[in-house]
Amino acid sequence: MAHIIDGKAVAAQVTEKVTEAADALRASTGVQPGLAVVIVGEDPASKVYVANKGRTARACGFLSVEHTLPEDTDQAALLGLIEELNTDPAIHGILVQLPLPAQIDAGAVIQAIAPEKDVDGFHFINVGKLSTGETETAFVPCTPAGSMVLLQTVMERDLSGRNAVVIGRSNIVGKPMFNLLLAANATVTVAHSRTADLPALCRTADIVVAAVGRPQMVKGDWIRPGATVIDVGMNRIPAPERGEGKTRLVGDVDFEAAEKVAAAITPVPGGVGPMTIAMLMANACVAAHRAAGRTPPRF
Ligand SMILES: NC(=O)C1=CN([C@@H]2O[C@H](COP(=O)(O)OP(=O)(O)OC[C@H]3O[C@@H](n4cnc5c(N)ncnc54)[C@H](OP(=O)(O)O)[C@@H]3O)[C@@H](O)[C@H]2O)C=CC1
Ligand SMILES: Nc1nc(=O)c2c([nH]1)NC[C@@H]1CN(c3ccc(C(=O)N[C@@H](CCC(=O)O)C(=O)O)cc3)C=[N+]21
Repeated sequence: MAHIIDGKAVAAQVTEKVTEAADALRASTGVQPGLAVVIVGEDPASKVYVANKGRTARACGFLSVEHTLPEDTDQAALLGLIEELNTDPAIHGILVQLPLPAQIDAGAVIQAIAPEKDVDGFHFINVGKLSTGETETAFVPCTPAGSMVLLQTVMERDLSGRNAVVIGRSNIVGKPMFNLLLAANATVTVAHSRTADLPALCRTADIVVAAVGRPQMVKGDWIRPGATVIDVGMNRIPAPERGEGKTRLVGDVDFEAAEKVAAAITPVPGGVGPMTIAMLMANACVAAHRAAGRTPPRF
């Protein structure tokens, strides 16, 4: 039976530290960290995440601003809002909820965010800093950053020489996760939809990070006994046992089976999801420190 990594508890520790740092910053400089979240359209799942982010930001003592734009918003209008937020001295972090509707060029929108306010860590400047090892000044994407913190709760800082397999190569999760594991001296393989014999590859891994977007795809017999499993997946599947039309949230890993084999595993919900929000708060707090000319704390 694996140790179940409690993402909610670790996230609460991070947000507590962020709250203290935000209080101290405000007391010494008058600067209150400000986070703006922009959402285009009415996707209900996105709205839940955005509401969670707003609630946590307020609990940390931040100014939290939400901009909900209509589904048919055009590129120019969104870029206009970003320009306003870029120059607004009360805002230190900007997050544009992805995915964006098809009429909008998401890449152009991300590159329009001022790198020093890019708390998602998606701007080329921050991507480049992470991949070249400038981690002191980079904003690291929140989901991989949170996944690393969870890994370190069970493997301490001893990832050195371990074999890690990251399933998924997105710019948001898979690639930054690769960079973070590599920087921690793991030997990292990134798998994707064209990978040959993924089950066999996974069995070589001391650490499996699943970021695929396919419910319960990673089976128990893909996991090497004693491995650590980080399940990034967030999939809503029908749950008729909970009543007609009900759904439940599952990861990319068959938790029931993997939990019998792994040494440690993150649950869904209650694993990587809460950590993503906590790391967003940490990044926004760091951005506010820099804007106020103060050395940011480490979270
Ligand atoms: N916890 C959190 O806070 C967050 C959770 N998520 C969740 O993480 C998951 C991944 O998100 P994201 O990275 O944005 O997703 P993407 O859809 O951008 O990327 C998915 C990746 O998985 C690969 N893939 C798809 N099918 C297979 C397969 N059968 N075998 C092997 N690899 C496969 C794709 O390969 P290819 O490149 O070849 O197409 C791609 O690289 C989703 O469930 C998402 O909801 C995402 C962000 C935050
Ligand atoms: N620019 C941008 N940045 C993101 O970081 C970003 C994004 N766009 N688009 C969508 C994905 C997804 N994401 C999640 C954050 C928190 C939970 C979360 O808190 N999950 C809870 C449960 C939520 C529930 O019950 O629905 C948990 O796992 O315990 C989930 C998913 C951030 N994303």
